[in-house]
Amino acid sequence: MTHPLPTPAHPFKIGTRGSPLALWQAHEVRRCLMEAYSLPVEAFEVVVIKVTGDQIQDRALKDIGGKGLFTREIEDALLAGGIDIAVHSMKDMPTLQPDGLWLDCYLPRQDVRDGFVTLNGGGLMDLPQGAVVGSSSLRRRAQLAHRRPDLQLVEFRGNVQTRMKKLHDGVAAATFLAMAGLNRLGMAEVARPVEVTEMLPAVAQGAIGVERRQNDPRAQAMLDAIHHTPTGQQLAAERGFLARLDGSCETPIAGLAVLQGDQLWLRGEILRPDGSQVITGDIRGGIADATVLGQTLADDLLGRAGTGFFA
Ligand SMILES: NCc1[nH]cc(CCC(=O)O)c1CC(=O)O
Repeated sequence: MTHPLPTPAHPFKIGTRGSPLALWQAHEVRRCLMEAYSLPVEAFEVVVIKVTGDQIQDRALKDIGGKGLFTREIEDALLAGGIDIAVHSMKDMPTLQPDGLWLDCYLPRQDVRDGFVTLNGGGLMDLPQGAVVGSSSLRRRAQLAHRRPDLQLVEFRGNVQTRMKKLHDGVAAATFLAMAGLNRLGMAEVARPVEVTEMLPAVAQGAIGVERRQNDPRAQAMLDAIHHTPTGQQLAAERGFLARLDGSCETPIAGLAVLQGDQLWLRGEILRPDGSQVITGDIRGGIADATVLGQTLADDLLGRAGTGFFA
């Protein structure tokens, strides 16, 4: 590396939200960097940034500012130089980053599946008629309404611990949590993994991304050493798909890319929020065209949906 490595006197500052999951992810990035550059833990400082979204638990995400809500304040700290890099769950990231920031470093992706969480360990089809399920995810709500229109949905926010408490308090009989997050927290046993053929996950689910300033060559060199190229290729396709849809409609979206040699297979899905209609499509192509593949699939779904779908 041609740039001076961080030292305990001049530590590399890793910015993150303060939830247990976010902290785990920041520590994982730190571990990868320590290993890549044989650095001691003291050469890093994990900087916790309070974000507004974490303080608001009682309203749906889409009503309080959407995806950017959890990331904007961290990105402001990055732009201001208070931190050197920012660690994110890629699922929560908008497809466009603010001017001056770059998001092109991903750790190896983990379990992409959703987990179905009940206190008795049952599956979705075991829920009694009319049972209450907690979820604030537009996608999961729509997918659930499609499969089980009889169920009642209630908003459910907060971190894993908060949501488990709500189940114990009887607020709902079941909820969904991403297996990746549960695995990271050592809590996978509370959930039954839902296969992706039954419930297509959110774009970028299970992937951790690291953002940096565009004009910071040292951060770039540090992150180049830990970037996982196959995950980057999968996410290019999925985020290409999402970018095209985000710009043109506000509807529940799911998407998953899988690598097969130098080929990418991408499945995408858009739903009406009440689950009354689902449009699914697949596309296959070379990894060099990942972003275009995603855009092409999005255009295909949009064309098949027609204007009535979004009414
Ligand atoms: N929207 C919150 C969020 N963002 C990322 C994860 C899980 C970890 C991941 O997908 O990488 C979660 C919680 C959940 O959906 O259960």
